[in-house]
Amino acid sequence: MPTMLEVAGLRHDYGSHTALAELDFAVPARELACIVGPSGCGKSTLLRCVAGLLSPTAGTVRLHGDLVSGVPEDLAVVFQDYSRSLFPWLSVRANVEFPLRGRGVAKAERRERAAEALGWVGLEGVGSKYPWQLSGGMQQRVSIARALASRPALLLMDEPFASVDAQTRFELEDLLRRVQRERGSTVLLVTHDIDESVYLGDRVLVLSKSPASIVAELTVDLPAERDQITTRESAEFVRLRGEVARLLHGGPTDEELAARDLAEAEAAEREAAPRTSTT
Ligand SMILES: Nc1ncnc2c1ncn2[C@@H]1O[C@H](COP(=O)(O)OP(=O)(O)OP(=O)(O)O)[C@@H](O)[C@H]1O
Repeated sequence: MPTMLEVAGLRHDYGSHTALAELDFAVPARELACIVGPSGCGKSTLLRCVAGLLSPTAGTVRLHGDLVSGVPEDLAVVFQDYSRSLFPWLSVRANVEFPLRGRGVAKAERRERAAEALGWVGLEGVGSKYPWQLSGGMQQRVSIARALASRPALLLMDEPFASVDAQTRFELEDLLRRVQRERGSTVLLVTHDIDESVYLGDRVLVLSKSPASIVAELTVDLPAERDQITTRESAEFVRLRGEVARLLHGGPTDEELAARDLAEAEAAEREAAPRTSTT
């Protein structure tokens, strides 16, 4: 797959405080990459640099090869706080159409694309309602539809499910994976939830404490079709969430545990071997 997002040597300083230190990573087209990191490590700073809202102190961000130096037209963002990102005085349909209107898309096409995007997230028939008439989970689905209606090259998601209850969160996670795969979208999603990063991601990028650097990039070798119960019970899921937790909280990594197991096995073997007499 061609590279959709390339971050090279990215550093961001707020005055004398370094928030991001030399970040390098790439996201191929059609991948759902999750970034997980401890609180305050620099996740929002990273997203703002990728979205062109903050200029890097050093390094570059490229979207499909083009240097990002302002907010790219073909980038959409979904934030945690849906109640502040949707306009309460506009209908659901008008909210979804809003960015398209700003880009000069003709009315008939706006209508068609909004209806299509609402269909992708299972909200056919609610276009004439207002956001405040919908549940929190449904409002966040409207935000996702609005982001997808503009057919972005890259969808950035900043803790998108952190403000909904656990049951709704599971539903939204499944919805995101389904829509991302059906639409072939490229997604970079930031979360502080280890389980969510493993459940959703094709890959998990683990950030260090502030100043943020990438401590590991883990490929999530789980089946593409995931299920909230069986996937979370699977041995690979449990192994990966343990690995991410150790990387975040400073315990031994899988490699260190394997080296420790090997050393213990070798010691046991030496112990069990028949001793040769030296006298
Ligand atoms: N505008 C700013 N001026 C100065 N320092 C800032 C500014 N914004 C963030 N910081 C600092 O930069 C570091 C990274 O902040 P950032 O908000 O990017 O982290 P985060 O991982 O998104 O945090 P959280 O987990 O709380 O969402 C923190 O130490 C923060 O205090």
